[in-house]
Amino acid sequence: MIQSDPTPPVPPRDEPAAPGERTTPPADGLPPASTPVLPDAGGHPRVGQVGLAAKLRAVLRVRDFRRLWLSMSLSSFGDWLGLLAITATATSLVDGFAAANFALGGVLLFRLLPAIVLGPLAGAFADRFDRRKTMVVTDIIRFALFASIPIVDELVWLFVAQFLIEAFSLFWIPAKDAAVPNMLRKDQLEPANQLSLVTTYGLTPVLAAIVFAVLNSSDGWLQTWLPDVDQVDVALYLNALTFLVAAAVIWRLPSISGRRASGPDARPESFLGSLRRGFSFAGHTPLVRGLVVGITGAFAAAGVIIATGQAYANALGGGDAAYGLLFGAVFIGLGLGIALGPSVAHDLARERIFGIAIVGAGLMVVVMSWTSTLWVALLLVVLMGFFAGIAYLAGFTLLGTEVQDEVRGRTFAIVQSLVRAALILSLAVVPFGVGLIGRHSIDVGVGTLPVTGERIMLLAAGLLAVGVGVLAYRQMDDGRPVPLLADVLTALRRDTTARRRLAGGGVFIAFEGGEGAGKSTQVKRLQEWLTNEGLVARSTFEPGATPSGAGIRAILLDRAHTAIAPRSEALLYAADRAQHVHDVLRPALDAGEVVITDRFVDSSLAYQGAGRTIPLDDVRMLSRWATGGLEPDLTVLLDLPPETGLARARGRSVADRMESESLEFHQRVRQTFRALAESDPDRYLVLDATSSADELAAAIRVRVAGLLSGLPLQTLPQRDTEDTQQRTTPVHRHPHAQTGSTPQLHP
Ligand SMILES: Nc1ncnc2c1ncn2[C@@H]1O[C@H](COP(=O)(O)OP(=O)(O)O)[C@@H](O)[C@H]1O
Ligand SMILES: Cc1cn([C@H]2C[C@H](O)[C@@H](COP(=O)(O)OP(=O)(O)O)O2)c(=O)[nH]c1=O
Repeated sequence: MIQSDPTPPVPPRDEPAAPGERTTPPADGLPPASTPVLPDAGGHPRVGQVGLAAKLRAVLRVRDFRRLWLSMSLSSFGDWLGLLAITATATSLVDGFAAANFALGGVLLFRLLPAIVLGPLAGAFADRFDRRKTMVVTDIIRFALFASIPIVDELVWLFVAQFLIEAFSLFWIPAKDAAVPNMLRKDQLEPANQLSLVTTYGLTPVLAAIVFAVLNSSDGWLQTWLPDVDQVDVALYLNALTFLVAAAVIWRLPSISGRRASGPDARPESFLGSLRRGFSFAGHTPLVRGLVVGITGAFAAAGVIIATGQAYANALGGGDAAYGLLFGAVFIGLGLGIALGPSVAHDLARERIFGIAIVGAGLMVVVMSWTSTLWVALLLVVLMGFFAGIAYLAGFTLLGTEVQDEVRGRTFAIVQSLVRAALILSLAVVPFGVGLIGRHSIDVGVGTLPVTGERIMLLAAGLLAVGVGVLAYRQMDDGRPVPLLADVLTALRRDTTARRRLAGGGVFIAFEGGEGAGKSTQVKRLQEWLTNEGLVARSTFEPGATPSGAGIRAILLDRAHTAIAPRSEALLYAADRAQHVHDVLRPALDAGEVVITDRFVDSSLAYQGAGRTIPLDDVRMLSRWATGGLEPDLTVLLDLPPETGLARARGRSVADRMESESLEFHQRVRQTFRALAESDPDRYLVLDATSSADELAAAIRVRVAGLLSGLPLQTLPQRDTEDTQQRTTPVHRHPHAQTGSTPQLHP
């Protein structure tokens, strides 16, 4: 995590909600239900499925982000339409092929140039002034500038307007980029970025191209409707209008300003000072330094690929058609990487993915540079795009999640300046390189190897990407103890147990089920068996396993407390759990023990979620926060009709506050436990708890033996310690214990 030294911590992300609208980010994946989660009509559980679509829906349910995204999409559409129209205008304002090309190059150059000088200034601006006002003002100015182009109708003004538009965009972009992370939860930033990138580079350019084509079809509706108006002008006016609409939308989104809305900045820092501090932050924070190096290097390589594309397509013998195909393949790859990357990478650290993906993209380019078959080249280009998409998304998301609000605008701005500088530089230098090297071929015995300028340049670009990828990886990965290959493989296999083991951790088993299902009985038997088998095993329970938790338990189960509100009940269970994780579970797991708990998060989902009908989203979010994301490696669900369980429990003691709930309440609880288990069958062992205690214990032993086999857990040296009193011993390495391979278990 990045601490930008002199600045205070970031305030909570949640902005105040407008009445009647949901602005608090919902937990991803779960239904927005105020109803309990039960299997749907087809018997399929609706819980636990955290697909991309569900994540995107959850992100779009955040009202402010949704509005910002809509206005961004509109501006992006306008921008692409404007780019098409402006290039058309530029080429139509001059005569002759060379002049047209010059005009085109001029337009593009003028779009990239301002960033290099103005970018960092704009970032400091975004961090210093009210972001919402910055965005509204720049949108209105851009509206006026775009509208002025067809009115003035001069090539020189076109260039000047372009330059100015780009300059003002530079103030808008970091303000927007820096504002988005404040609207969403940290874990929602990745899907939000996926959405924005796909919209900006996938949907709106296509839409703009279609609209532009329709506007330009000479016998189209426009001709009959407005015979005197030039179509290109219409595109420019439309574009201008999108900025006006965006300004109006953003004006109504106070959460963009965040705490800056509270008036002029009280910080004594000068503008220059804040600029300097932005650079120093980027230069001295390893993670940001890694990101900056990686992104800049990758874009320099991208510039080389763009500059050599045409020549490379010719070398493949395909000409313009091949160029078109290669171009399309890049976008297909990028789209796939952005859409699928996160689900492929799963819980692999984004800091690691970033460097690895750049290296992957670089390797593809290296191979590509020596390919002479078109379809192989196409495949490699798709793969390159795929890796690049993953890297872009990871990098962008890390900038949002790991950089504090105070310096985020400047950091985004520095990156965008460097990216543009890198692009311009490689676009300018590469053609010379290609010309200097010329075209040769080397005889290598079995055949001739083409050594041409564009191939050498591509090779250099690939090597550059590999180099910056490695460099970025090294910068960002300091101190991670887990070996890379094992990290990647277990992440791809979704193997959480192996992942915890890699980090030197133990195994975590939870027992769940209704009242009187036999949890305590089975927890005790399992712990005794594991201890007899020579492992350090600890049993524990919720609620009330810690000293402060015992107080919470007393409040929760006392029948005299009839007026505990559902939300307060949920918070009390979460508070007990947070203490339990902190005092007992984490330390024991870190010490390599097998930890068995009687009840965990699922109990809250079932009792507070379905039982009390608090939205499951909320309960899950609360639990995730309380546990810091700790999940059992195995959950044993002892499933029993509530009538039976309650009767057993009554035989044991007087009914407590929860046990005294209605039968219907307990039936909802049971259904939810079952739905949770069905949604993730690999992680659950569901047993019919009407079986005898012996049968249940045997089934549990078989499953646990399979789970533990081969893991390096804490073991007892001999059977000297029949220590089944683990529940009360403090967590530390067992005095005689050693970490070794789990002995052969005898279930
Ligand atoms: N498989 C079983 N069949 C019948 N009774 C059982 C079984 N397992 C436990 N019991 C009894 O049921 C009661 C509740 O068991 P317990 O383990 O305390 O359940 P829980 O912890 O789930 O509330 C106890 O009296 C226990 O002896
Ligand atoms: C852990 C947990 C327990 N509970 C309830 C379930 C139980 O009725 C009660 C106490 O749990 P517990 O002591 O396990 O009771 P029993 O062993 O008799 O089942 O707390 C929740 O409602 N939410 C939770 O998150």
